[in-house]
Amino acid sequence: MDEQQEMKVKNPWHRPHIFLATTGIAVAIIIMVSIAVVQNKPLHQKYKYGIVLDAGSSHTSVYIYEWPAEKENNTGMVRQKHACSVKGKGISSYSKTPEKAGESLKECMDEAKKTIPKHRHHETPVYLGATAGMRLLKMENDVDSINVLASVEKSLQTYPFSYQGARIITGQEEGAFGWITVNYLSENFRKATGTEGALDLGGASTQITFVSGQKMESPDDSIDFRLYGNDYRLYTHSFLCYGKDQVLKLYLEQQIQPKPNMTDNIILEDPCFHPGYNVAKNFQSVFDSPCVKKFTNSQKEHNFRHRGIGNWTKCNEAIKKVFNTSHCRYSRCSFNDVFQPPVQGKFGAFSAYFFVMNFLKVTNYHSLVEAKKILDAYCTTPWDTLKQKHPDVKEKYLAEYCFSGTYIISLLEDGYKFTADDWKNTKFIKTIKDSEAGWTLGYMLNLTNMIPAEAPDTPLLPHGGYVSLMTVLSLLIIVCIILGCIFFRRPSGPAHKEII
Ligand SMILES: O=c1[nH]cnc2c1ncn2[C@@H]1O[C@H](COP(=O)(O)OP(=O)(O)O)[C@@H](O)[C@H]1O
Ligand SMILES: [Ca+2]
Repeated sequence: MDEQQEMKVKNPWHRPHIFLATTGIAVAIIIMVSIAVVQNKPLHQKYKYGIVLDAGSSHTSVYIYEWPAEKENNTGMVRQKHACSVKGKGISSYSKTPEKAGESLKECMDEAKKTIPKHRHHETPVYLGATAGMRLLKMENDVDSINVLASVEKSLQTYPFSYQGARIITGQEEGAFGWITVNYLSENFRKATGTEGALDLGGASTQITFVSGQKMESPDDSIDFRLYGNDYRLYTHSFLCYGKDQVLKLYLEQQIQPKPNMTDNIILEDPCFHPGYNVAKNFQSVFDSPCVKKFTNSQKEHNFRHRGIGNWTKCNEAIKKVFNTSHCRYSRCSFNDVFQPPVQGKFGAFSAYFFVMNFLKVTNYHSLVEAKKILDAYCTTPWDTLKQKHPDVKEKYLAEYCFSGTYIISLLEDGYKFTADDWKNTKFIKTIKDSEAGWTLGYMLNLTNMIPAEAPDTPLLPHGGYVSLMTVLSLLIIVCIILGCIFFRRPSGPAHKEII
C-alpha cells in the first residue's frame, strides 16, 4: 500500500456516508441553537402562580392565577386557576372581633397551599385588597379598620407564600384594574377594535371606567396608561354608598320621615318589595352605616314594619331620588356633582350587575323597554309565589332583586346617562374565558409588572411549532449518529480490507 492510498483509507471524511451524517448533525445543532436563542425559552413550559384576596364588603374571595413562566409579558396569558369563597361575611364585619377576620381566611388559604405546587410556594406573591366595606369602616372607626387589616396580615404571613401586603385599595384603583382585567382577558389591548368600558357593582360601592377622548375636567377621575405600545386615557369614578346594599339603605332612609318621637308602629309601604312581603325590621340593623345619617341613636332603637306593595313604576320613581342631579359644577355630570364625559363604546358589566340581571334573565338581547317590562312583572309577583318558585334562592337576595334590578337600570339610564343604544352595547358578564371579571387580576398584573408599556417582540415560532421542530431535529441527530456508527463499524470496500 502506498502512502497516498493509506491516507485515503485512514481519513474517514473521505467516506460519503460519514460526511453526510456529520454534516446532518452539525446543521441540526446549528438550527437548534439558533432557534433556542431567538425563541429564548426552555423546551418545557413551567407555570408560575399568584394569589389575590378580594376582601369585599359582603364577602371575601381568594383567587389563584397561573401563567406560563416564559410568557408572562404576553397579553391574555394569565388565567384563573382556582377561586375559593371564604365562609361568612366580609372582613369589615369583624370590626369588634378582629382576630376572627384572619381566622376566616384559613380554609381558603389551606386550599391554595394544596392547589399550587410546593416548589412554587415561596415565589408565589399574595396580595389582599379590601374595597368599600373597609373604606366605610375606616371612615367610621380608623382603629377598627387598622386592627382588621393587621389580623388578616398576621394570618397571611403564616403561609409559605411571598406575602406582599394587605391594604384598602382606592375606588380609582378598583375601577381601573377592573377595566384592565376585562380588556386583558378579551385581548383587546392588541386589537384594532379598541377597548371596552367596565362597570362593577358591589355591595357598598360601584365603579364606571371607560376610555374617553373628551377633556377630563376633574383630574381625580382620570388615569393614563401606556400598555403594549398604546396610550389610554381612562375616565373612572367610584361611588361610595352606591353599591346595591348601601344604596338600599339610602333609598329606605328617604322613604321614612324621622319624627322626634318615633314609635315601633311605623309601617313602610314599599313599592320595590313584593306584595305580601311583610317583615319587622330594626332601625339600628338597617341604618347602621356611615352612608345613612338621618336618624339619631334614640330613633334607631325602634322597629318598623317593612311591607311590600310591588309597584315598579313607583319603585323606579323613588329610586331616581337617590341620584342628586340638581347641581353640576362641570360642563357635564353623572350625579352628585361628579364629572362624567359622555359614555362611549361597549361595556362589560360584572359582579352584582351580573348576579341580578342573570337571575332576572335580562340580557342585552332585550331592549331597554323589554328589560323594564321584565322587571315590572317581577316586582308585581306576590312574595309567596316567588318563594315557592325559588326555594333554593337566599330569601334576602330574592326579596331584593326587584329593588336591585330597578336600581341597575336607573343607575345606567338616570345616573350614567346611558341611551337605549348604550344599553345594547352593554353585556352582563361573570367570566371571560373562565376567568372571573373583577379588579383582582388587573391588580396583580400591575403589581407584578406583567403588562409591559411597549409591545414585546413576538417569538419566531409559536410554542407548539418550536417544540415540534426541536423534536424533529433531535430525532434527526439521533438517526445520523446511529447511521454513522453502523457505517463506521461495517467493513466496506477494498480499502478496508487492506487495513486489516
Ligand atoms: O348570588 C347573588 N345574588 C345577588 N347578589 C349577590 C350574589 N352573590 C353576591 N351578591 C352581591 O354582590 C355584591 C358584591 O359586593 P362586594 O362584596 O364585592 O362589595 P364591594 O365591592 O362594594 O366591596 C354584594 O351586594 C353581594 O350581596
Ligand atoms: Ca367587589
